Amino acid sequence: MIEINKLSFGYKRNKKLYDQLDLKLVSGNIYGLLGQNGAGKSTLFKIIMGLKFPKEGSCKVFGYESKERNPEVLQDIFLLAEEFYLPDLSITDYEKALAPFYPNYNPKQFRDCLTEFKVDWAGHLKELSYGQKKKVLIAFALATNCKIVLMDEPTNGLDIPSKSQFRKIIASNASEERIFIISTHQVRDLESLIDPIIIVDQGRVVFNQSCEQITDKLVFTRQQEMSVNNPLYYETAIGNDYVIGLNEEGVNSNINLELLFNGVTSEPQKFEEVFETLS
Ligand SMILES: Nc1ncnc2c1ncn2[C@@H]1O[C@H](COP(=O)(O)OP(=O)(O)OP(=O)(O)O)[C@@H](O)[C@H]1O
Repeated sequence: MIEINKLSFGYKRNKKLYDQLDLKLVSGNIYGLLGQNGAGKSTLFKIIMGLKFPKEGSCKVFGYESKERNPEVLQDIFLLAEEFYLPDLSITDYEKALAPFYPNYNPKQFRDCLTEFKVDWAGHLKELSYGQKKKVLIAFALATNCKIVLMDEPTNGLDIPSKSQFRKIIASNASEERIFIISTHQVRDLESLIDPIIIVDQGRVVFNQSCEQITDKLVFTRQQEMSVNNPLYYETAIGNDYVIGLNEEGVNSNINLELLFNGVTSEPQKFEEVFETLS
Protein backbone atom coordinates (compact mmCIF):
# COMPACT_ATOMS: atom_id res chain seq x y z
CA MET A 1 0.00 0.00 0.00
CA ILE A 2 2.97 2.30 0.59
CA GLU A 3 5.94 1.44 -1.59
CA ILE A 4 9.17 3.35 -1.38
CA ASN A 5 11.81 2.46 -3.95
CA LYS A 6 15.38 3.69 -4.12
CA LEU A 7 14.31 6.98 -2.61
CA SER A 8 16.87 9.70 -2.00
CA PHE A 9 16.08 12.94 -0.24
CA GLY A 10 18.02 15.77 1.36
CA TYR A 11 17.20 19.28 2.51
CA LYS A 12 20.59 20.47 1.31
CA ARG A 13 21.96 19.78 -2.15
CA ASN A 14 25.15 18.08 -1.05
CA LYS A 15 23.78 16.23 1.98
CA LYS A 16 21.44 13.27 1.68
CA LEU A 17 19.14 12.44 4.56
CA TYR A 18 17.86 9.32 2.79
CA ASP A 19 19.91 7.46 0.21
CA GLN A 20 18.39 4.66 -1.88
CA LEU A 21 15.71 3.91 0.71
CA ASP A 22 13.49 0.88 0.10
CA LEU A 23 10.46 0.26 2.29
CA LYS A 24 7.13 -1.50 1.81
CA LEU A 25 4.28 -1.00 4.26
CA VAL A 26 1.14 -3.09 4.03
CA SER A 27 -2.30 -2.82 5.57
CA GLY A 28 -3.34 -4.57 8.75
CA ASN A 29 -0.29 -3.34 10.69
CA ILE A 30 0.53 -0.79 13.37
CA TYR A 31 4.13 -0.02 12.47
CA GLY A 32 6.42 1.50 15.08
CA LEU A 33 8.91 3.89 13.47
CA LEU A 34 11.94 4.45 15.67
CA GLY A 35 15.05 6.54 15.10
CA GLN A 36 17.34 8.94 16.88
CA ASN A 37 16.68 12.69 16.85
CA GLY A 38 17.21 13.94 13.33
CA ALA A 39 17.12 10.43 11.80
CA GLY A 40 14.36 11.56 9.42
CA LYS A 41 11.12 10.11 10.82
CA SER A 42 9.06 13.30 10.39
CA THR A 43 10.60 13.84 6.96
CA LEU A 44 9.55 10.34 5.91
CA PHE A 45 5.98 11.16 6.97
CA LYS A 46 6.12 14.37 4.92
CA ILE A 47 7.34 12.45 1.86
CA ILE A 48 4.53 9.88 2.23
CA MET A 49 2.02 12.76 2.55
CA GLY A 50 3.41 14.43 -0.58
CA LEU A 51 4.59 17.47 1.40
CA LYS A 52 8.22 16.81 0.43
CA PHE A 53 9.32 15.36 -2.89
CA PRO A 54 11.94 12.65 -3.45
CA LYS A 55 15.10 13.82 -5.19
CA GLU A 56 15.44 10.36 -6.73
CA GLY A 57 13.37 7.20 -6.65
CA SER A 58 9.69 6.95 -5.81
CA CYS A 59 7.17 6.89 -3.02
CA LYS A 60 3.86 5.35 -4.06
CA VAL A 61 0.72 5.41 -1.94
CA PHE A 62 -2.15 3.25 -3.20
CA GLY A 63 -0.15 3.04 -6.45
CA TYR A 64 0.07 6.85 -6.95
CA GLU A 65 3.25 8.89 -6.58
CA SER A 66 2.76 10.78 -3.31
CA LYS A 67 4.24 13.96 -4.88
CA GLU A 68 1.24 14.09 -7.27
CA ARG A 69 -1.00 14.81 -4.24
CA ASN A 70 -3.85 12.90 -5.81
CA PRO A 71 -7.13 13.92 -4.05
CA GLU A 72 -8.26 10.29 -3.86
CA VAL A 73 -5.12 9.50 -1.92
CA LEU A 74 -5.29 12.59 0.28
CA GLN A 75 -8.82 11.78 1.44
CA ASP A 76 -7.55 8.45 2.74
CA ILE A 77 -4.37 9.52 4.51
CA PHE A 78 -4.03 11.55 7.71
CA LEU A 79 -0.93 12.96 9.35
CA LEU A 80 -0.94 13.85 13.03
CA ALA A 81 2.18 16.03 13.11
CA GLU A 82 4.43 16.39 16.13
CA GLU A 83 4.10 20.16 15.98
CA PHE A 84 0.66 21.39 15.06
CA TYR A 85 -1.40 24.53 14.81
CA LEU A 86 -5.06 24.60 15.76
CA PRO A 87 -7.28 27.52 14.72
CA ASP A 88 -9.32 29.71 17.03
CA LEU A 89 -12.50 27.63 16.70
CA SER A 90 -14.85 25.56 18.79
CA ILE A 91 -14.26 21.82 18.50
CA THR A 92 -17.51 21.39 16.58
CA ASP A 93 -16.65 24.20 14.11
CA TYR A 94 -13.22 22.65 13.59
CA GLU A 95 -14.94 19.35 12.87
CA LYS A 96 -17.42 21.03 10.48
CA ALA A 97 -14.57 22.68 8.57
CA LEU A 98 -12.38 19.59 8.15
CA ALA A 99 -14.68 16.56 8.12
CA PRO A 100 -15.97 17.16 4.53
CA PHE A 101 -12.47 16.34 3.21
CA TYR A 102 -12.83 12.78 4.49
CA PRO A 103 -15.67 10.77 2.91
CA ASN A 104 -15.57 8.04 5.57
CA TYR A 105 -15.66 10.48 8.48
CA ASN A 106 -17.75 9.26 11.42
CA PRO A 107 -18.88 12.00 13.89
CA LYS A 108 -19.98 9.45 16.49
CA GLN A 109 -16.50 7.94 16.53
CA PHE A 110 -15.05 11.44 17.14
CA ARG A 111 -17.36 12.11 20.10
CA ASP A 112 -16.93 8.61 21.57
CA CYS A 113 -13.16 8.94 21.42
CA LEU A 114 -13.23 12.42 23.02
CA THR A 115 -15.53 11.10 25.76
CA GLU A 116 -13.07 8.27 26.41
CA PHE A 117 -10.28 10.85 26.64
CA LYS A 118 -12.47 12.97 28.96
CA VAL A 119 -12.41 16.00 26.62
CA ASP A 120 -15.66 17.96 26.38
CA TRP A 121 -16.47 18.04 22.66
CA ALA A 122 -18.59 21.16 23.19
CA GLY A 123 -15.44 23.07 24.20
CA HIS A 124 -13.19 25.57 22.41
CA LEU A 125 -9.77 24.64 20.99
CA LYS A 126 -8.02 27.73 22.43
CA GLU A 127 -9.13 26.78 25.93
CA LEU A 128 -7.52 23.35 25.85
CA SER A 129 -4.14 22.32 27.23
CA TYR A 130 -1.50 20.87 24.85
CA GLY A 131 -2.39 17.30 25.87
CA GLN A 132 -6.13 17.93 25.41
CA LYS A 133 -5.48 19.43 21.95
CA LYS A 134 -3.51 16.35 21.06
CA LYS A 135 -6.45 14.20 22.14
CA VAL A 136 -8.76 16.17 19.83
CA LEU A 137 -6.37 15.52 16.93
CA ILE A 138 -6.03 11.81 17.77
CA ALA A 139 -9.83 11.48 17.97
CA PHE A 140 -10.24 13.35 14.67
CA ALA A 141 -7.54 11.25 12.95
CA LEU A 142 -9.32 8.05 13.95
CA ALA A 143 -12.78 9.36 13.03
CA THR A 144 -11.63 10.15 9.47
CA ASN A 145 -11.35 6.38 8.97
CA CYS A 146 -8.45 7.07 6.64
CA LYS A 147 -6.76 3.88 5.46
CA ILE A 148 -3.37 5.35 6.32
CA VAL A 149 -2.80 7.18 9.60
CA LEU A 150 0.65 8.61 10.33
CA MET A 151 1.25 9.70 13.91
CA ASP A 152 4.38 11.61 14.88
CA GLU A 153 5.08 11.24 18.62
CA PRO A 154 1.37 10.90 19.50
CA THR A 155 1.90 10.15 23.20
CA ASN A 156 4.05 13.26 23.82
CA GLY A 157 2.10 15.44 26.22
CA LEU A 158 -0.40 12.75 27.21
CA ASP A 159 -0.73 12.09 30.94
CA ILE A 160 -0.10 8.61 32.37
CA PRO A 161 -3.67 7.23 32.21
CA SER A 162 -4.14 8.68 28.72
CA LYS A 163 -1.21 6.68 27.40
CA SER A 164 -2.90 3.37 28.14
CA GLN A 165 -6.21 4.80 26.82
CA PHE A 166 -4.33 5.72 23.64
CA ARG A 167 -3.08 2.13 23.23
CA LYS A 168 -6.59 0.80 23.80
CA ILE A 169 -8.18 3.28 21.36
CA ILE A 170 -5.66 2.61 18.60
CA ALA A 171 -5.95 -1.17 19.03
CA SER A 172 -9.74 -0.97 18.79
CA ASN A 173 -9.54 1.22 15.67
CA ALA A 174 -7.00 -0.96 13.88
CA SER A 175 -8.26 -3.21 11.12
CA GLU A 176 -7.04 -5.36 8.25
CA GLU A 177 -7.65 -2.43 5.85
CA ARG A 178 -5.73 0.23 7.76
CA ILE A 179 -2.07 1.07 8.18
CA PHE A 180 -0.94 2.96 11.25
CA ILE A 181 2.62 4.24 11.37
CA ILE A 182 3.55 5.64 14.74
CA SER A 183 6.88 7.34 15.29
CA THR A 184 8.01 7.52 18.87
CA HIS A 185 10.85 7.92 21.32
CA GLN A 186 8.56 6.78 24.14
CA VAL A 187 8.89 3.10 23.31
CA ARG A 188 7.49 2.00 26.68
CA ASP A 189 4.25 3.91 25.94
CA LEU A 190 3.71 1.81 22.86
CA GLU A 191 5.11 -1.58 23.82
CA SER A 192 2.54 -4.26 23.06
CA LEU A 193 0.90 -2.01 20.43
CA ILE A 194 3.47 -1.47 17.67
CA ASP A 195 4.34 -4.39 15.42
CA PRO A 196 6.40 -4.54 13.15
CA ILE A 197 9.28 -2.43 14.40
CA ILE A 198 11.12 -0.25 11.88
CA ILE A 199 14.33 1.54 12.83
CA VAL A 200 15.81 4.25 10.61
CA ASP A 201 19.38 5.34 11.04
CA GLN A 202 21.87 7.24 8.88
CA GLY A 203 19.57 7.47 5.88
CA ARG A 204 18.42 3.88 5.70
CA VAL A 205 16.12 1.34 7.28
CA VAL A 206 18.43 -0.69 9.50
CA PHE A 207 15.72 -2.87 10.98
CA ASN A 208 12.24 -3.95 9.88
CA GLN A 209 10.90 -7.04 11.62
CA SER A 210 7.65 -8.24 13.13
CA CYS A 211 7.56 -8.92 16.86
CA GLU A 212 7.12 -12.62 16.09
CA GLN A 213 10.30 -12.66 14.01
CA ILE A 214 12.13 -10.76 16.74
CA THR A 215 11.14 -13.13 19.55
CA ASP A 216 11.80 -16.15 17.32
CA LYS A 217 15.35 -15.07 16.69
CA LEU A 218 16.35 -13.10 19.76
CA VAL A 219 16.14 -13.55 23.49
CA PHE A 220 15.93 -10.58 25.88
CA THR A 221 17.05 -11.28 29.40
CA ARG A 222 19.25 -10.33 32.30
CA GLN A 223 22.55 -12.16 32.50
CA GLN A 224 21.70 -12.95 36.15
CA GLU A 225 18.55 -14.79 35.04
CA MET A 226 19.84 -16.65 32.02
CA SER A 227 23.39 -17.14 30.87
CA VAL A 228 23.75 -15.99 27.25
CA ASN A 229 26.85 -17.02 25.35
CA ASN A 230 28.18 -14.45 22.90
CA PRO A 231 25.55 -11.78 23.54
CA LEU A 232 24.67 -9.64 20.52
CA TYR A 233 24.34 -6.62 22.75
CA TYR A 234 24.40 -5.87 26.44
CA GLU A 235 23.99 -2.92 28.75
CA THR A 236 25.11 -2.67 32.32
CA ALA A 237 22.74 -1.02 34.76
CA ILE A 238 23.01 -0.92 38.56
CA GLY A 239 23.38 -4.57 39.55
CA ASN A 240 22.04 -5.88 36.23
CA ASP A 241 23.34 -6.79 32.79
CA TYR A 242 20.57 -6.52 30.23
CA VAL A 243 21.34 -8.81 27.33
CA ILE A 244 20.13 -9.58 23.81
CA GLY A 245 21.24 -12.99 22.64
CA LEU A 246 20.42 -15.44 19.88
CA ASN A 247 17.36 -17.48 20.74
CA GLU A 248 19.05 -20.82 20.31
CA GLU A 249 16.89 -22.63 22.86
CA GLY A 250 13.51 -21.45 21.50
CA VAL A 251 12.79 -19.42 24.66
CA ASN A 252 9.84 -17.03 24.63
CA SER A 253 10.96 -13.67 26.07
CA ASN A 254 9.40 -10.21 26.12
CA ILE A 255 10.94 -7.70 23.71
CA ASN A 256 12.79 -4.91 25.48
CA LEU A 257 12.34 -2.22 22.78
CA GLU A 258 14.73 0.23 24.37
CA LEU A 259 17.48 -2.40 24.48
CA LEU A 260 16.68 -3.52 20.92
CA PHE A 261 16.83 0.07 19.66
CA ASN A 262 20.16 0.73 21.39
CA GLY A 263 21.56 -2.56 20.10
CA VAL A 264 20.47 -2.05 16.50
CA THR A 265 21.63 1.55 16.29
CA SER A 266 25.01 0.84 17.86
CA GLU A 267 25.72 -2.35 15.90
CA PRO A 268 23.32 -2.52 12.95
CA GLN A 269 25.39 -5.01 10.95
CA LYS A 270 25.31 -7.62 13.72
CA PHE A 271 21.52 -7.53 13.78
CA GLU A 272 21.24 -7.45 9.99
CA GLU A 273 23.35 -10.60 9.79
CA VAL A 274 21.20 -12.40 12.35
CA PHE A 275 17.98 -11.68 10.51
CA GLU A 276 19.50 -12.42 7.11
CA THR A 277 21.19 -15.69 8.05
CA LEU A 278 18.35 -17.05 10.15
CA SER A 279 15.49 -16.13 7.83
N1 LIG B 1 12.88 22.27 6.76
C1 LIG B 1 14.10 21.80 6.96
N2 LIG B 1 15.18 22.40 6.40
C2 LIG B 1 16.43 21.90 6.58
N3 LIG B 1 16.71 20.81 7.31
C3 LIG B 1 15.68 20.18 7.91
C4 LIG B 1 14.33 20.64 7.77
N4 LIG B 1 13.52 19.81 8.47
C5 LIG B 1 14.32 18.88 9.02
N5 LIG B 1 15.62 19.11 8.68
C6 LIG B 1 16.76 18.26 9.08
O1 LIG B 1 16.54 16.95 8.59
C7 LIG B 1 16.94 16.00 9.55
C8 LIG B 1 15.77 15.07 9.86
O2 LIG B 1 14.76 15.80 10.53
P1 LIG B 1 13.41 15.11 10.99
O3 LIG B 1 12.59 16.15 11.65
O4 LIG B 1 12.83 14.35 9.86
O5 LIG B 1 13.97 14.04 12.07
P2 LIG B 1 13.21 13.19 13.17
O6 LIG B 1 13.74 11.80 13.06
O7 LIG B 1 11.74 13.36 13.03
O8 LIG B 1 13.76 13.86 14.50
P3 LIG B 1 13.13 14.01 15.97
O9 LIG B 1 13.14 12.63 16.57
O10 LIG B 1 14.08 14.93 16.66
O11 LIG B 1 11.75 14.56 15.84
C9 LIG B 1 17.46 16.76 10.74
O12 LIG B 1 18.86 16.79 10.68
C10 LIG B 1 16.88 18.15 10.57
O13 LIG B 1 17.76 19.12 11.07
